[in-house]
Amino acid sequence: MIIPVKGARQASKSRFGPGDHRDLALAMALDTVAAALVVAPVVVVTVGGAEFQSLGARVVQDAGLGLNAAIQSGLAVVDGSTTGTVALLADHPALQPTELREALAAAEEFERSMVADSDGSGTALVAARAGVGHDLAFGANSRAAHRARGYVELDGGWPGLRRDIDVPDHFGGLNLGPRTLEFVQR
Ligand SMILES: Nc1nc2c(ncn2[C@@H]2O[C@H](COP(=O)(O)OP(=O)(O)OP(=O)(O)O)[C@@H](O)[C@H]2O)c(=O)[nH]1
Ligand SMILES: C=C(OP(=O)(O)O)C(=O)O
Repeated sequence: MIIPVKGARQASKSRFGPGDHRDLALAMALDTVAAALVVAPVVVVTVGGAEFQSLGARVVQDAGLGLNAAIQSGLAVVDGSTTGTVALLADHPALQPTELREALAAAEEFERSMVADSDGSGTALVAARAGVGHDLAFGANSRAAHRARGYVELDGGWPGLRRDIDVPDHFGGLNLGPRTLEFVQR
């Protein structure tokens, strides 16, 4: 599974308002990666990334060409010919291994599939079957863009998987990972 994480110098979370949100962005990414590692091997594409290596992820350096290019560079180091490939965004710190397992099992039915985010316009995860390539469109309105590119929507509940944290209000009612929870409780 490929998880792109903006490097510490780039991490913004600008929708949280003024201030430095880099530590929060890192806490959320570490929680997302830790939950994903329970289910499958993870390649993190970022700048630096020793923290992710310590968790057990493989790290690929981000060449600075944007989100979709970062995910592609992660896909380039995994063999997608015998097992399917998955890309998951890193701001999903309430992700539960059980829901990720369910989503990956559901994805096996389709050549390309996706999980929309809880706001309804974005994408939490895309998956492609073994031997099937991706046509990535993460960014504004990525849900519609991925659908147009043949990604079939998976319809499980999966609140932790779907919830990308863009603003502080998004933390409410979630079973957050420990690093993010510590942050929120400060
Ligand atoms: N490696 C890598 N990851 C990225 C890049 N852009 C976004 N991401 C990751 O993709 C996820 C979604 O990012 P966004 O919500 O678009 O950006 P953000 O900085 O987290 O938040 P905003 O400033 O509010 O847009 C986050 O986990 C980011 O770390 C990129 O260029 N490279
Ligand atoms: C980049 C995306 O996420 P966000 O909504 O967090 O910007 C996306 O959903 O494609």
